[in-house]
Amino acid sequence: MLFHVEMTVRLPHDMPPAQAEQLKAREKEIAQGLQRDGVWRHLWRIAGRYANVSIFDVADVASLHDTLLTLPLFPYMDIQVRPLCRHGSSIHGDDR
Ligand SMILES: O=C(O)C[C@H]1C=CC(=O)O1
Repeated sequence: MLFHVEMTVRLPHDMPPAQAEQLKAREKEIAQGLQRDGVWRHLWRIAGRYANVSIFDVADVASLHDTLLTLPLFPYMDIQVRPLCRHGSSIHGDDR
């Protein structure tokens, strides 16, 4: 099942820079692992914002939630989720 996920990162202004860098490095590791596993299908930066638009491919809503919970930045993100299904006019036979 595909989901459009928009994440906006809001780190506290008083977070020590070293802690922020550690969180971001760990987040990158996990994000890249999920991409290699085919779960995090797309990851795009929203230009001019500390935010991304992503496509996740997971079994169901609970799996998406569990996956998002594993992200080190989860406590510092506003996350919007939109479930997706194929558009009737899409020329793609699969879920690309
Ligand atoms: O930078 C972000 O948008 C937040 C998050 C998503 C992937 C990653 O490495 O960090």
